[in-house]
Amino acid sequence: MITLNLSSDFNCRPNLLQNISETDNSSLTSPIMSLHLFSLLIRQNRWILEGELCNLPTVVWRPRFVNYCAQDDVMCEDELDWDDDDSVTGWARNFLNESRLNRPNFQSNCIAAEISNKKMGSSSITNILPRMERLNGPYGMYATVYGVQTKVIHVAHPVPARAILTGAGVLEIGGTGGIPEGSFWDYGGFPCLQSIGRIFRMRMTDRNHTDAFVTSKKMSMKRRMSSSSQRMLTGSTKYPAYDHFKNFSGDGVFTADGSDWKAKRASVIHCLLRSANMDDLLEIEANRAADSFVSEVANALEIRKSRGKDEKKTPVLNVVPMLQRSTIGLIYRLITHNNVDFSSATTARDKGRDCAERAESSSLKSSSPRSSADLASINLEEVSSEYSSRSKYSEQEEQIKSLLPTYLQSVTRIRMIVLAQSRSIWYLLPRWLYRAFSPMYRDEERTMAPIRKFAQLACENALAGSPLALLSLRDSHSSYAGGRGTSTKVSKDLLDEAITLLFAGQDTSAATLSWTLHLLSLHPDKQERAFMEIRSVIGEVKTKTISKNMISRMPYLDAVIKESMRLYPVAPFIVRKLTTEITIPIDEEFAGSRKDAKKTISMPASTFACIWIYALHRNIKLWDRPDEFLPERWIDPKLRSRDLGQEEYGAYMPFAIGPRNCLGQPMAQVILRIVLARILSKYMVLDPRIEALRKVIKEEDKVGFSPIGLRKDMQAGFTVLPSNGLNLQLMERT
Ligand code: HEM
Repeated sequence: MITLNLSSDFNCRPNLLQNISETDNSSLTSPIMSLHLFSLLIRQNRWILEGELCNLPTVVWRPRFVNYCAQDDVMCEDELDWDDDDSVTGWARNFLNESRLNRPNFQSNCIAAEISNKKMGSSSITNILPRMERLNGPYGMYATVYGVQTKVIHVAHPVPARAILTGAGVLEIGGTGGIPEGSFWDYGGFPCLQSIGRIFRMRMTDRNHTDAFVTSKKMSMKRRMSSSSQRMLTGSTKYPAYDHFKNFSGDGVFTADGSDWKAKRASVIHCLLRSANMDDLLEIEANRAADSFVSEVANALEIRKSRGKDEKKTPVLNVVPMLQRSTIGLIYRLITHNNVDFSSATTARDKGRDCAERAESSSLKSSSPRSSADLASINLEEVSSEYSSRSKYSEQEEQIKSLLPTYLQSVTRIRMIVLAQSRSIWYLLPRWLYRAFSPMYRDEERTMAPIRKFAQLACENALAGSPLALLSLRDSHSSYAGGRGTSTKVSKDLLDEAITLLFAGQDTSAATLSWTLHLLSLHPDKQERAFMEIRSVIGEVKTKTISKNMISRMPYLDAVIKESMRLYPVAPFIVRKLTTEITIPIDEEFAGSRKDAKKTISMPASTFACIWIYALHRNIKLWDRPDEFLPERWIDPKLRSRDLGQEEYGAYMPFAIGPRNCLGQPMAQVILRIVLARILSKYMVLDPRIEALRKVIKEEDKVGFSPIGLRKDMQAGFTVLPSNGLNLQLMERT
């Protein structure tokens, strides 16, 4: 039996693990908290009776009340006034003084600063790595006990990660020896299953699988797995680990489960990725997104000029909202074929213009993706009815454009609310209690209103032949049930899918581009190399459209994006619930030379597994110089050979792996490369803090100076953006 010291943080199993716990300032006085405490105690004792949780060091991790509304709002600019030289110099002096405290270890100090616990929200993400290293369980895993029902395993190693995400090893049990046609693997796009099956001598029992698919009454028949082979093939499920997303993305493909998910995923892949001319559209729209970014910059400069700012100085601009506007335009047009330009520049120009005139010009002048690509698949009646209702369309376009700023603020915020919810006491309680009593729920509802409205307009505006219109015709997306926020025209399923796709396509791309620009601005030499490569492929013309063929000839640009996604995977962790017990061999290093050492480790069914993609990507055992931004590691054979992570399947997974990996990955790969190449060919991006530091820095400091200390903290949401935006100088290339 164990003793809990209630006056301190929860620590348990002192025989098993180092003294580790999360500390926070929340009190334990509320009745709900006491209940929780009680449940923890029961659970705690049960663990002892049951024995070790999968031989892992076990920690009781107290859920936090997270202040998700912290000042940490990405739409805000830093408080620093970049036009005021004194304030900038003051910041630089302060930064240096703080960093100098521990000289001569200036560099390591900077690294420590990056993973420090400065902000409560981001600490949960940035602090996980050192915690895992300290615990050093088998494969660097450790277990957590949340409450009566919940046990959690934290994973930052490819072996358990791929076992959990892909159900690898299944072939040995099923003995099918190949990928069954139409199975999960078909949809997951999961390669080399066989070799992985061979690598793990893994036992997966079918025990408890039904338990894992226990569903709500409403969906039970739909969700239940349709065949036993499918059950066997799934080592894990999102249900119910993603239930706190349900208010946001409903039953869209991201949150759906079982056969409902399977049907939806197949439909989305069919309508989105395999729709006619998607390849051409992607190229066109990625270039348009880059054009939109350029016009955002021009617009910001114009505004600055009109405010009488010093024209000689290169202005500092927060590029995050600009990238968000560019990427939402891209994904919106791709899924609706509705030709709306969301950049702030056009919105400003549009103001004051007559609505009818705007309707005329947008329909006639536009290089609508639909006109360039999809006309063949649309019948003439539809085309003429579309043109006769031109003014109606433009009204809706107007509506959606004016909703855009609120929509972007809301999606940025909902990321934080959803994460905060999963780390709060509400996560452990029934959903009805959360809905009835939580102020967080009311906030969530307020935040969701513009998101639902935006998605609904997208569904209504979707032109025939577009992915959303095609989806609306499919059985998988025709349910009108539970219609909060839905119109009579738009099914609940379609609305959920539109919310999912708009978010998944926009937020992740904008965040990845932001992190990449951030890293390049801190490493001008690497930026220059990327620029030279782009220039050599596209030639001198700066605004030239960039094609897929061109980016395939840019290996360094490819390496830059891979490296940026390694350091800042925008989904820093993902969660699954194990549907079966999974057993993997214990790594030799952990087992040591003890004769009685166990040879395997079992992760029991029903356990929640938190796969830390962020920590996997920076695991010192997998990556040489893991915290450094080294795009060269992906192309230089010498550097490559030092990274075990490049060989090991599951060590690098910015898009996740397995049947529930990112279905938009092929699109994202093209979007990121084209937009980035276009931006870098037009601008040199500089972090203004470097110049400010250069002015005050002393010679002796330069020796140990590392840009790592200037890296931005991560704003904690279920996806991560640079906190407080990203202020950069964009100097036009000559
Ligand atoms: C840089 C770009 C992107 C990154 C890094 C990314 C990353 C991811 C990750 C890690 C997951 C797994 C999430 C989880 O299991 O919790 C995921 C799922 C998903 N992504 Fe992406 N994504 C990106 C772009 C896109 C795009 C452009 C789309 C589509 C328009 C998209 C649609 C989806 C969908 C629908 C899922 C859920 C799939 C399922 O559960 O079956 N993503 N993405």
